[in-house]
Amino acid sequence: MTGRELLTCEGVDAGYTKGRPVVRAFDLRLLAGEITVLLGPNGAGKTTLLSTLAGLLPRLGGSVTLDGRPTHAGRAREVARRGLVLVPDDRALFTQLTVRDNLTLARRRRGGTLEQVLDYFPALGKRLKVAAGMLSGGEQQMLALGRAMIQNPRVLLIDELSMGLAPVIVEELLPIVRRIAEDTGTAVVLVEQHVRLALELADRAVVLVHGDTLLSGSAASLVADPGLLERAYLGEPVAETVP
Ligand SMILES: Nc1ncnc2c1ncn2[C@@H]1O[C@H](COP(=O)(O)OP(=O)(O)OP(=O)(O)O)[C@@H](O)[C@H]1O
Repeated sequence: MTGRELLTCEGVDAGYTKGRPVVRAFDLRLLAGEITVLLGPNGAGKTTLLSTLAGLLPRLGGSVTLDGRPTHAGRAREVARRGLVLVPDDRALFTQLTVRDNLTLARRRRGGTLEQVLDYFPALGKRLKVAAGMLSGGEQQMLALGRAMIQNPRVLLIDELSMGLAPVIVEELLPIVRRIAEDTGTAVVLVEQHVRLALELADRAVVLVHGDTLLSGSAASLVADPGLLERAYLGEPVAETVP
């Protein structure tokens, strides 16, 4: 289910103060069913960028098009209604509510079903009556992803899926993200610190350093030339676009 361009960013500036963008001139073209991993050192601007795309921060410049139609800056509800869903790094669960309630509250008209979510995350099936705050870190991340899934996203932005999780759990969760993208045609932007795992999973990669895109290209070319990624992380000059 790939092909259609679902998210286009052109010259996006993101940040907290007008005239002082933290991320500058960000470009992205994201196709249905495709996963782009957004890499970069701490403080590069990855969370700021995702929050801006989700409309939680006012965009400071540039344009964002969602499934062919422009989005208005800073309109989180409108963007969510049109199918762009953010899984934030703190997961933002209702910790006092049960797993079932977290999922059903997120569900919207023409959204997914509980059964569809449990098909991807069967472990949640045994925990439906448990308060979200009592789940393990891995289960909480499954719930956060499940809550995004039940909204039937066209574009899914996942910030630091692996935050606080053991690598073995991350290795379990990442292939599920791939399956979701392939089965449903959802386009995914994934911020991930486990660079190797993320590159193995993703189709494309973008490296942000101090708010500038230093490198973008196919994940396969970055896997094939690890030195390229290292030089970009260190802020050394590299060809900005690789095949
Ligand atoms: N609420 C805020 N107000 C002002 N500046 C902020 C705010 N949040 C983050 N910043 C600044 O924006 C820059 C980018 O931060 P951001 O959290 O987007 O980076 P990141 O790439 O997601 O980092 P990490 O990998 O550590 O999560 C940093 O210089 C940070 O200090």
